[in-house]
Amino acid sequence: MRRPRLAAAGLALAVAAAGGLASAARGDAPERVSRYVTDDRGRVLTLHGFNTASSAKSTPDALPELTEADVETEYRAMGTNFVRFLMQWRAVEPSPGVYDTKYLEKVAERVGWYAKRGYHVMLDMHQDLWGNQITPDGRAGNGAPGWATHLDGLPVAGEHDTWELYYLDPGVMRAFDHFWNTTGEHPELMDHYAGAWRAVADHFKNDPAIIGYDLMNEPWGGSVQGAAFENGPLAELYRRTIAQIRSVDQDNWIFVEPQAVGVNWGLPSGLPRFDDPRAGEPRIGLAPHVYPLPLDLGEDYVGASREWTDTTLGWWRSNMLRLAERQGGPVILGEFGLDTTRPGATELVERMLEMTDELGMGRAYWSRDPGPWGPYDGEGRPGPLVPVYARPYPRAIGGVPRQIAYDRAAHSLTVRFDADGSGPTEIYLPADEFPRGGRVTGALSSSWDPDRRILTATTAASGVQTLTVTPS
Ligand SMILES: CN(C)c1ccc(C(=O)NC[C@H]2N[C@H](CO)[C@@H](O)[C@@H]2O)cc1
Repeated sequence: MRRPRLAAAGLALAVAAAGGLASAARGDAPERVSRYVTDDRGRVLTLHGFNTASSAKSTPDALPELTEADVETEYRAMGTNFVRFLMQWRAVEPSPGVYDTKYLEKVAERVGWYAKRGYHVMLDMHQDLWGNQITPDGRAGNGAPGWATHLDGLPVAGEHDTWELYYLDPGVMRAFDHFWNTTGEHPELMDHYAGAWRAVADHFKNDPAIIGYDLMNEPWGGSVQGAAFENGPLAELYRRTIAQIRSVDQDNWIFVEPQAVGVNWGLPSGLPRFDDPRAGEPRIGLAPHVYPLPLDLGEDYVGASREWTDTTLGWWRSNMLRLAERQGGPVILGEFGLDTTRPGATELVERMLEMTDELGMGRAYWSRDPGPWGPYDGEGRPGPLVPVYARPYPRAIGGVPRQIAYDRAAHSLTVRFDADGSGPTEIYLPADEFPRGGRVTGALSSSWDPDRRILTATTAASGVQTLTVTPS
């Protein structure tokens, strides 16, 4: 649904321009990330997948409307290997200090559907607008349980033209101000949230499909915003939650998100660096989102708004690389997406896939749900996203990547890396462009699995290796 033009659009763009110019002027950012999520052999993973699924926000059981057949369909059509799996605090901790093991077991069952197909799973404790009890009909927000929702009788609109305006309603602001202890009246809530994550981590710590935990979706500071929020209550929540998770799970990655407002558009984040109390290398990563403001305000990725969008993507790239350098961890682009039926939409998706390949970032498209944003419509028919997302990529790389580049016109994928002996490199090749698999140069040997559509290339165990894959 196209968003109505907001009168504040000009102000928002002015803010973005000012912020973006400031961030662009802040000196050079690194060219790509310096750390990666690896598999159990130590190979670097390229994480390519979807958010599954927005439906979990509103289902009574807080589980996505998803079948194992849906996972099979997704793999067969696009060869994805990653999922940002939405969970809800309301289901994890239905009453204070009581954790619903049956819910976690149902989540684990779905994780198993992905695990059978070689997927890697990041669990997302998802919220939007705090929780479903901000309105009597339960249809606006999602995430937080009712017992943690304190509106103090302040008003929340029955509905808004654009959903994000609920964040500014007095009742929603108050609920967040209580959570962040800005009011000083509910110091217990952040500890409950951290405790819920401990219960999740304790349940999944030995599940080999889980690669990590995304601590909070698109944090909103209520009446505390910007660097004061990110360095203040948000950092405090993350520190408490990291400590709780590490008390039961020493090994899974923990991902933190900057605040959504402004940063989703490409503006800089003030999020500080987080220490990891685990023994050995720290495993704290970033999971930012990107939603270019021109597109968020209803423009299409064409003409002047395409140029504006590309400019803001340049800001996002520099700012997120700086944040990753500060944190010293990997980056998974946790969300990006748009109405794929709009002019220029599939080119934007292609641009995001090229950029995350170039920067060494994972990516999860928003979202797997049926509809114009997703890969399939309400009747399960594939839309324009499927052929774009069915993209050749190195699922696992036998060394530290230096370049991942797909030239769609030439049907040629280049993967250059510093080999480290961690194992062969596995490359997914989609059927449309590689009907009979691929031919690879730069490998000592290779094999083709037509069922999983994976080309496995063995190289020397050290030195810079360059694999070039073209259709057989
Ligand atoms: C004012 N605030 C706090 C705000 C505004 C806008 C978004 C947003 O568009 N987010 C992009 C997408 N992410 C969520 C799911 O995480 C989707 O519902 C949004 O489309 C978020 C927060």
